[in-house]
Amino acid sequence: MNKLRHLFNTDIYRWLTQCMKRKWGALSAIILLNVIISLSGAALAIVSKQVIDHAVQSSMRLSGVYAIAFALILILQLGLSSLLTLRTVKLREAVNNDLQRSFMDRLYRTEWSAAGKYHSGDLLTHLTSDSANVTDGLINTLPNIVALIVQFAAAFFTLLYFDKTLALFAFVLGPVSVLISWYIGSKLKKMQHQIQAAESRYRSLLHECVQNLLIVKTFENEKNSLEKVQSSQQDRLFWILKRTRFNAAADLTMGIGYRLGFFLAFIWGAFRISTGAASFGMFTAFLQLVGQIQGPLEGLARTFPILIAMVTSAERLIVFQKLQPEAKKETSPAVKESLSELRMEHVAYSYESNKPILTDVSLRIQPGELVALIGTSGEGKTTLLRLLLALLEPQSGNISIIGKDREPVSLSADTRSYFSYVPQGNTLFSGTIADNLRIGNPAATEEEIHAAIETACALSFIEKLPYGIHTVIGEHGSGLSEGQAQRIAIARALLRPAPILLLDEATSALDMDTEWAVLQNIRNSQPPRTCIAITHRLSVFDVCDHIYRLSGGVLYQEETASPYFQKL
Ligand SMILES: Nc1ncnc2c1ncn2[C@@H]1O[C@H](COP(=O)(O)OP(=O)(O)OP(=O)(O)O)[C@@H](O)[C@H]1O
Repeated sequence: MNKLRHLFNTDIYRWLTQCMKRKWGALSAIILLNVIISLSGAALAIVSKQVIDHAVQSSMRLSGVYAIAFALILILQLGLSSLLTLRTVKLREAVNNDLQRSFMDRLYRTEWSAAGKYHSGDLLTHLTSDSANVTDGLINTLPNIVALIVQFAAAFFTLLYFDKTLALFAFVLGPVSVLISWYIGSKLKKMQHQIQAAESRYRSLLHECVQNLLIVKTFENEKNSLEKVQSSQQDRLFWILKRTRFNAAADLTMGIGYRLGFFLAFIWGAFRISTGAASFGMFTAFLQLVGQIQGPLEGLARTFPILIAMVTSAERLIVFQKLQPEAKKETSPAVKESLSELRMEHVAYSYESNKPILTDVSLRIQPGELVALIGTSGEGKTTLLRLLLALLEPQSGNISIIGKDREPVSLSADTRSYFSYVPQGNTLFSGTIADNLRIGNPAATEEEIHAAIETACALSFIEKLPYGIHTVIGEHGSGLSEGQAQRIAIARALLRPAPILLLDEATSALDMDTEWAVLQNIRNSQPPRTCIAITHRLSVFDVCDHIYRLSGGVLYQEETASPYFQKL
């Protein structure tokens, strides 16, 4: 019962119906084409009987007319099959693209911490393999099932007209086949979940190996890495072979049954000819019809694994869709123009319940201030920026932006528009430097781009590049030095029309003079920007208005004359 409820999980069918929204017309056309092609099979059997029977009776003219009809049906079948292929590919791509776009949209709208629990390889498996399984099930298999049922019914009724005994035999064969297929399907479903999980593990590993190519090579870790790939391949292969063996055994059992059925029908037909109860034409038609009854039954059994893969993948995609979306609160756009303070009050946050990271963080920053945030590694500086960006939500305390009207606005995904962020590490996309800069502001003018790269001290090296800002850079800014990539990332953030700039060790690869110059430029930029810069460098402190040190989950304001700095 539980199994049945699982296979008939209404959530899945509601979700699948949603996937086909506004595409039912196209799917119906495909089903109709499939049905016509199926019916033409029965028509072909009837016409072939007439061709042979009239030929045996030497009535060549009539036999010729039926032969032409026979040829026309064949041509029609060919034409409709081509049309069907075209329509199917078009609809399959449309559904797959919609599924992938909606997955990406969901990924962007899901809470960052929830989506972050998925490995990027697993997310890619959801995007590619799971989407493809769902699309295949919907576009190829559903019309196929309708067509097979129609083909079975048409062949059955034609056979009933020609030979009641055999039709009855086929009638019994149908439900028996469906029951066997159902049993096979319920077993397959469990295996399919394991296969998709193994597929995800495998893709995640490949993804990491490719991404960390440099580490693998420089640590001479190729052998170890290949062994890991091989072990993951074996894990995946184990499940694939298990499913294949099961399918092959099921195919073999059903195949033997069907072939035995065909053989018996053949003998029965021959016997009917010998007793004069059937003509040669009828014998030919009869054999075709037996094939057309068995074909759909075998076909239905084969579509079961595809349907199971569709349901399994749909379940995986639904689990992802049920992740907590980000809470969006409407804020008044006027606040953005009239920012008067950024305030954190007794903020506490921990990723895991027994491991507090921030325990009591309070901070007030006025517009235009440049604030340095320091602290030993792992204290929670990046976590603090993530809280400001509302990627994480404080477990207690409050973070707000205060407008000129003194009305505080609590942080949410909506207030992210107040911030511009330069994260740690290389976060450039492949494409031109200009493409990367325009991520900060797609509508930025040439003058604005020029001003941003000048502020980020990137003008001098960009001017020396063969195509300036139109120079193409590779993945993660390959082709640029780390310090150059950092300056482009800063310029990208400066282009974003947001009043608060968050720099997470964004100048760590720059020499001291350039770092100092970049921060000084930011400080002098117009309109003035509020800036929080995480840094480990003493040299930049004299550019900053305030220095805050994070220690033991608490934020302390520091003076450069304090004992902390004397020790450095
Ligand atoms: N996604 C996460 N899940 C669980 N723990 C995390 C996560 N991200 C960070 N942490 C933990 O939170 C603590 C603070 O990390 P965070 O990156 O904020 O430190 P940090 O001060 O910026 O360090 P660094 O100076 O090295 O960049 C660390 O102990 C880290 O292990």
